[in-house]
Amino acid sequence: MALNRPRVGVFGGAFDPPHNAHVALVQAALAQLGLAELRIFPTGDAWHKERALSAGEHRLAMAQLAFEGLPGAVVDARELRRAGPTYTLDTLRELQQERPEAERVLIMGADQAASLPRWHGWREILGLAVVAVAHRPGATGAGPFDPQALPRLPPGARFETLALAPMDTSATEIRRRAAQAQDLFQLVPPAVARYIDQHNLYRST
Ligand SMILES: Nc1ncnc2c1ncn2[C@@H]1O[C@H](COP(=O)(O)OP(=O)(O)OP(=O)(O)O)[C@@H](O)[C@H]1O
Ligand SMILES: O=C(O)c1ccc[n+]([C@@H]2O[C@H](COP(=O)([O-])O)[C@@H](O)[C@H]2O)c1
Repeated sequence: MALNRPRVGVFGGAFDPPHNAHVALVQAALAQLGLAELRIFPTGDAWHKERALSAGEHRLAMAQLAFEGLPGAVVDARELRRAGPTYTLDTLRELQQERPEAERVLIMGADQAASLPRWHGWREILGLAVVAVAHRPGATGAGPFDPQALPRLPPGARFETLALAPMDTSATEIRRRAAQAQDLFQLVPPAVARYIDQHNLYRST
């Protein structure tokens, strides 16, 4: 029965570095989506990003510092260990095999939701997970994300809205500030700011 299926949240990102909007998004998901657990996946080989990411060990360590204090949130390193380009479809298939009784809820900001048709196997992804979308300023113009605007949306695709106060924080801006030796404490959790400092990350953009 679909109604009683436990829900597992799936939230992936480069987390280069994880920042306060990511934490707010995870808190909102835990509060609103009725999840049994929320698994957080630092991306391995981000085939879709032009820029090379920082070393996986740093992004994993920062994700653990950012999220692991939140009850129900678990950082899962499998995408970092997997060879080849990171495809969310592979992760969802693995999770389905591991917990066939559960419903997967794929959580993302509106910028990623609008680019879903460029994801590997996106129509299959929509058969394996409900997609919960949080507003991200600037991502979809003035209005909220509208799934009906996606071309060739498969029948049966399910979307939910995740209420999140608008935050214009981005990892790009944080890397830029770090390169200029500016303070990061308003933008990332304190432990992440200390980690960036101790490991001399983002000294150049
Ligand atoms: N300010 C934000 N509001 C809502 N969602 C966000 C925000 N920042 C990031 N996200 C979401 O978090 C997920 C992971 O994002 P990611 O790690 O790439 O951070 P980013 O800030 O977008 O990074 P970059 O600036 O390097 O592209 C994506 O689903 C993205 O949409
Ligand atoms: O599977 C894909 O083809 C795919 C394409 C674009 C993004 N994603 C995933 O979406 C998540 C957020 O991506 P990003 O670029 O905002 O860090 C992250 O887990 C990526 O691996 C996945």
